Amino acid sequence: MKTYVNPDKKSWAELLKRPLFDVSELYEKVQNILNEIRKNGDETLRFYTEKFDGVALESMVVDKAEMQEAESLVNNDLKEAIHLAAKNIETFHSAQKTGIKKVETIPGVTCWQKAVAIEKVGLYIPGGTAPLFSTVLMLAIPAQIAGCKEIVLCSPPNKEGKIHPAILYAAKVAGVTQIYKLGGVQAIGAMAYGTQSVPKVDKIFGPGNQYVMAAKQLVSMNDVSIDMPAGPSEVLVVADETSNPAFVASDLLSQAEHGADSQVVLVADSRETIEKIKAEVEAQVAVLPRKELAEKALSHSVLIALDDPQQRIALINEYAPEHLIISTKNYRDISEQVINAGSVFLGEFTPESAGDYASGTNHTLPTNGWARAYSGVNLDSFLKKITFQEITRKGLKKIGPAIELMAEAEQLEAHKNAVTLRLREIEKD
Ligand SMILES: NC(=O)c1ccc[n+]([C@@H]2O[C@H](COP(=O)([O-])OP(=O)(O)OC[C@H]3O[C@@H](n4cnc5c(N)ncnc54)[C@H](O)[C@@H]3O)[C@@H](O)[C@H]2O)c1
Ligand SMILES: N[C@H](CO)Cc1c[nH]c[nH+]1
Ligand SMILES: [Zn+2]
Repeated sequence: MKTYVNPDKKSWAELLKRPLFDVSELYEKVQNILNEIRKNGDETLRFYTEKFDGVALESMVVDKAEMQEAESLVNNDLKEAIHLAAKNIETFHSAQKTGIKKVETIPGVTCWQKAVAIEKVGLYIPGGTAPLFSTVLMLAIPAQIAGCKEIVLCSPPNKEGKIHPAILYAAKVAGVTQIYKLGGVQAIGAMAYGTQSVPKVDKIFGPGNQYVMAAKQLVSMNDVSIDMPAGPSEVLVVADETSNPAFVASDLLSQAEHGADSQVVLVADSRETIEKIKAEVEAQVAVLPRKELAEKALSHSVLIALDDPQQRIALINEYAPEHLIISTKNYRDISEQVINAGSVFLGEFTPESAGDYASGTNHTLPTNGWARAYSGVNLDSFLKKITFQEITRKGLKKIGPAIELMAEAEQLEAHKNAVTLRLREIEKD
């Protein structure tokens, strides 16, 4: 962790660079696997599942017996926690529903917009280093509220050919319709193209490692839509002399433990604040089970002290963090000036973990600065907005001449005719 005190604004972009990994061969490798899946379907899925996940699967479909077994393996306390989280996620996402509002733009011209669910969605749930069953809730619950008919889930199998029971239990709670034991490129390719066993979907959601992300980007060029460009987890915490150093350190580490490629940034009012928090980070990381991963993430993370409060806000907006925690006395004032962030956590009793699991907001968020242009997953991610319009004779009489003129100016005679023929008919009345 490097500390910088009042670094010049011109140097911020360099200091805040996200960790970069060599991906020169990644896309070619992933494209080759995708091509094979498109050509040979299930046979290729089986081959790569054996190669990368180390298991020869008889069937990649999770059946009823496996769902029942999973249910018996999840303890009651965890089930209750999953239900509490599910309820809050459902409450928050249901409130995002909007009704149909008919608008008469000019007398006789009525326009409206209707939200219609994407019929078939595919959810990828990472399973490599941690069984992220919370992500099942974050994706499947809004899909169900939206009314998606098919909610397909893929997650990598372990060496025994099983998916973690909590992932299966969360899938049941959240209304997933089909589950397949597929990880990485295999999962994304199967859902993008469809195979003998796996249905093709219209949109793929969910995080994953570099293979998953590359596969999502490649299939999104021609074959299927995707939620957003997403990458390794990140958090930016804003602290001052009133912040609790132990709380802030725990927040930084909660994202650092996700992976070596995670990035955590601390923006503080002074070097003294930074030193107190740094000491806490060092003490807390030493006893974490995922110490190694967290330490790797910390090695490319930065601690920045800025005297000027306006500069602190400018830095937040320049970095555009996936998660922003404002743990200062004036957190409300700062929050009003945030224009680039995925999800914001206010005050010292609002840890980022709350949004990861149970407060109700979605944890699938734009990383790598994409928060400048993208929202996190929400109800709208599972909907299309179809526009409708109905025009009366009186309405067409009003707007028809303008349409004719515009079509003529664009040299599109057939467009003009579609109006002219009708106006002639109206003139006969
Ligand atoms: N919910 C979130 O938003 C969230 C939370 C935490 C972590 N993440 C990210 O999710 C990712 C999880 O990664 P993970 O690896 O643990 O699980 P994963 O499920 O994303 O990837 C596992 C799969 O990777 C494939 N794979 C492994 N080695 C390969 C190789 N050499 N070539 C081709 N494919 C290979 C295998 O098919 C395997 O099934 C992390 O990168 C992390 O940053 C996201
Ligand atoms: N913080 C992650 C998104 O960046 C989501 C997550 C899942 N489980 C725990 N955390
Ligand atoms: Zn997390």
